[in-house]
Amino acid sequence: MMIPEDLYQAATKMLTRAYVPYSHFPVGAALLTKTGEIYTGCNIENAAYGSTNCAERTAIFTAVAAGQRQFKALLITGKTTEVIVPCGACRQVISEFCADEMPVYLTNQTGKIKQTTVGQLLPGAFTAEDLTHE
Ligand SMILES: O=c1ccn([C@H]2C[C@H](O)[C@@H](CO)O2)c(=O)[nH]1
Ligand SMILES: [Zn+2]
Repeated sequence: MMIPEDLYQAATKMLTRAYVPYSHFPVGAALLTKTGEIYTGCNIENAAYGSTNCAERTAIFTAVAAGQRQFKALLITGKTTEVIVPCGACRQVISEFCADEMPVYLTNQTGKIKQTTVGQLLPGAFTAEDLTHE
């Protein structure tokens, strides 16, 4: 399967920036905007483990903080045996900013690739439309 090579290279570079003194499990992510820019992220851990930020959320938050809201594709990579998969918190954040149909490429560093979509990663996501109340 073909993946966007520029996204793969950008996410792979992030593996060297990951701050992972606790898990020793680097993850990299690259997010493509509809206008063609790439925003990247790595996981950033914390001595208070729960304060860790995952690579995907770092990429999304960096892009949003830079004024970007329109996204076209996301790629995640890790040094895993199988492809890396996003955690629940990341699936929720991805759903906030990316359309259900948007492609997400799950990869590793040995050439395994799985193409999925935002909607497949979190079917029935809680969204702004669910925030109505009486
Ligand atoms: O898709 C994923 C899965 C895990 N992690 C991070 C969180 C933590 O730093 C380490 C181990 O869970 O990997 C990510 O960044 N993205
Ligand atoms: Zn996560």
